[in-house]
Amino acid sequence: MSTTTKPSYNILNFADKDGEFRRKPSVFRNTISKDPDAIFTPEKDRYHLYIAWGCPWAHRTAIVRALKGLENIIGLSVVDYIMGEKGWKFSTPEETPGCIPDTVNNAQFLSELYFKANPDYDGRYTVPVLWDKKLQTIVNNESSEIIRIFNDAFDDFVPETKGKTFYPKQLASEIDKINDWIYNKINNGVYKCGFAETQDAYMNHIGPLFEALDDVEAILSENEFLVGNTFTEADIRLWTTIVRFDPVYHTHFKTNLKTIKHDYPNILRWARQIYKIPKVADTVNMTHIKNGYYKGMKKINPHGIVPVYDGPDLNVNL
Ligand SMILES: N[C@@H](CCC(=O)N[C@@H](CS)C(=O)NCC(=O)O)C(=O)O
Repeated sequence: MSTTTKPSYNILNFADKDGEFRRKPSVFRNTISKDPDAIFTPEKDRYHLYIAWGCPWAHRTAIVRALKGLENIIGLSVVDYIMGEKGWKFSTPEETPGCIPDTVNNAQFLSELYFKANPDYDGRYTVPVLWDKKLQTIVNNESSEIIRIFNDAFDDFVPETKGKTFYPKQLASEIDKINDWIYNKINNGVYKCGFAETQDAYMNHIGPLFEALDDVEAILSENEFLVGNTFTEADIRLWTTIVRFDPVYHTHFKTNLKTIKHDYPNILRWARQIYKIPKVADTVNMTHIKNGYYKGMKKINPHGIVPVYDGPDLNVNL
């Protein structure tokens, strides 16, 4: 069935005809709530998260799952770091250390989940995916929404983290505001540079990217964290991009005007501080990150050679 179904687009192509990369909106956008008429309600062991360690969007969900102590509430599968012609594929940890096969759907490829959820699906087969084992469908495949779900939906099952929030009400509008420009210019900005297929498309986004990084540097020179001197989802969302910046984006995506290590001391301090938060370091798999980009994106790096540098050491005492 699903593994032989072909999408209407070339899976390994990212840019549009004009050379610009435009990310398609995620399709599955449900939430999980205690509302009496909600379809998806909070339950222990009902939901399963599919990620790639290399993916910055999926990485956000892995961090919030860990920080909210949801490891025994929501299961985890990790795809292989190489995304091939059939999309993300599952491997055993013996084949590729760090992978966790799909014991829920026994899928070989992530695409199978998308077709199970919707046989007519013709979008991209992206991670992360939050799967409902009960209704056999995808709840949500948008990282920014999955982290909001994890932030409070399962609080009744984990008393130790109940009420711990990365989206405090009093900071919500400020968080939304900063997320918006950081997403457009930095999180997605690196992809707009890296997936560009014309010089113009690349030039359109490289300036705004570094202006935004300069703005972040200025904020962090006066504040411990991005918003309200509190560790929030805005930090988590930016952090997964920063961790990849020097070892991957600077080289692979040609975002090489500056580096975090040499040009952004406050971003580096902040990145190290977050790395030190218990459980965060366990979510960083630099082998998957580097291989995923350098070996997985042959269009950009045809020989699949992986540069040696792992980025600045984040594991330092501050
Ligand atoms: N908007 C999505 C983006 C997720 C996304 O693009 N994931 C990439 C990996 S970094 C992916 O799975 N790409 C596969 C594809 O586009 O075919 C989110 O934030 O959850």
